[in-house]
Amino acid sequence: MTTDDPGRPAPRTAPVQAPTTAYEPPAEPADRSADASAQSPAAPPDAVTCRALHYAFGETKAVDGVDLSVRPGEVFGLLGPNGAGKTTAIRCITTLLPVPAGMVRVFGHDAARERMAVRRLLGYVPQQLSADAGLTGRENVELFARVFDVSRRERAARVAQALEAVNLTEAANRLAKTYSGGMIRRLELAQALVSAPRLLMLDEPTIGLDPIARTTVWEHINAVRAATGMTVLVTTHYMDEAEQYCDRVALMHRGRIRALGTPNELRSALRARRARAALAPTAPHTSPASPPFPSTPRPSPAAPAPTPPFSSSAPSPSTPPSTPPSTTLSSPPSSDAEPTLEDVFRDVAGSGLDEQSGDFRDVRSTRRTASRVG
Ligand SMILES: Nc1ncnc2c1ncn2[C@@H]1O[C@H](COP(=O)(O)OP(=O)(O)OP(=O)(O)O)[C@@H](O)[C@H]1O
Repeated sequence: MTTDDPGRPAPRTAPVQAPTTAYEPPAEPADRSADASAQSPAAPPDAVTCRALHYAFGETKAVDGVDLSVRPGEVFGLLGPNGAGKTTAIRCITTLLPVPAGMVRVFGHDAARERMAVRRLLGYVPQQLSADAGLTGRENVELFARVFDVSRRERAARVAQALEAVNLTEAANRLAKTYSGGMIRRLELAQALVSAPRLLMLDEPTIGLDPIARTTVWEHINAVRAATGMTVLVTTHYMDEAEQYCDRVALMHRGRIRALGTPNELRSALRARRARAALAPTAPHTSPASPPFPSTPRPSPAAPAPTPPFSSSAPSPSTPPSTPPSTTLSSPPSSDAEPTLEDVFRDVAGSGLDEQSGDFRDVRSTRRTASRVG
C-alpha cells in the first residue's frame, strides 16, 4: 500500500498511469489491461481483473462478457442504468455469486479458487441495508470487525479508527435507528473499512442522499483512500459523481461494457466522433455518431435528492418513450456543445437506453434502496 498525506485531497489521477484509449464503439474496450495475460509477470497484479465475465439468472444474461481491469489505487466507476448488470458484476467480484475459475481475480487471487483470500482483501458496502438498526453505531462496526476476523488485540482501536474516519465518533453510542440516511451510509462505510481493505467496493453509495450528504460520503471515501492507497470500485447512477470522483469509468448497458476510459478521454472521443460525423456527407441518421435522443433533463433543484439521470428513463405506464428527433449526420444535435458523460453514454448505448433500461424489479430495487436511506 502507498501512503499519502491524509490531509491532502485524493488525486484525480490514478497512481498507476498507463496509456488508455477511450473506447469507440463497436470495438471491444481498448483498455491495455483488459487482457490480464498482457501484464508482465513482475508487474504488480491489478486490483480487479475480469475476463469474459458472465452471469445469468435463468434466461436473463445479467452480465454478458465483461472484460475490465481496475488498477491499484484508482477510483473506478461502473456506470449504467437500472438492470445494466452492475450489481451482478460487483457480486461476482466479491465472491457472493459463484463464477468459474479464471473469470475474476482480485490482486491476483482467483475468485473461484481462492475465495477466502479474495474476501480478506475486500470491504463491501451493498445496496441493501447492512447496518442493524437495533445496535449502536459502535456495536455495528464491532460486529463487522468480528466477522472479518480483526484480531481481538486490534479490534477496539480499529473500530475507533473506522468510526473516526467517517466522523461518527460522537454518535457512536446512539442506536443506528436514530441516524439520518447520510449517517447510515457513513456507518456502513465504517463497517466496510474496519478490516482495512485493499479494495473497497461500493454499490450505489450515495443513492437517495441529499447533495450535501453525498459530498460528505465522498469526502470520507477520498480521505481514507488518500491515507491508505486503497482501491475503490463503485457503482453509481450519478454521472456528475463519476465525473468528479472517478479516475476511470466503464459505461455498462445490458450486461456489457460499452465504453471505458477516463471521463476526459470518453468525452474527447465523442467530440472527435461528432466532428467526423459533421464532415461526413449528409445522410439520414442511422449510426450512433450523434446522440439519438435529447439529453435527459437535469433534476429539479426543488427535488429532495437529485434524480439519477438513468432512472428517469425507466419505463413508466404514463410516460410514452421519447420520440427521436429526425436528424442527419451533418447536423448532429448539440454537436458544438461540450459533451457530458451522459452524452457519451447515450451515444454508445443508442436508442435502447430510454425505452428498455431496467425492468420493474430493477426500478423497484433502486427505489427501495433510496427510500431506506432517505
Ligand atoms: N436475483 C435475481 N434473480 C433474477 N434476475 C435478477 C436477479 N438479480 C438481478 N437480476 C436481473 O439481472 C439483470 C441485471 O441486474 P443488476 O441488479 O445486476 O443491474 P444493476 O445495473 O445493478 O441495476 P440497478 O442499478 O437497478 O441496481 C436485470 O435484468 C435484473 O432484473
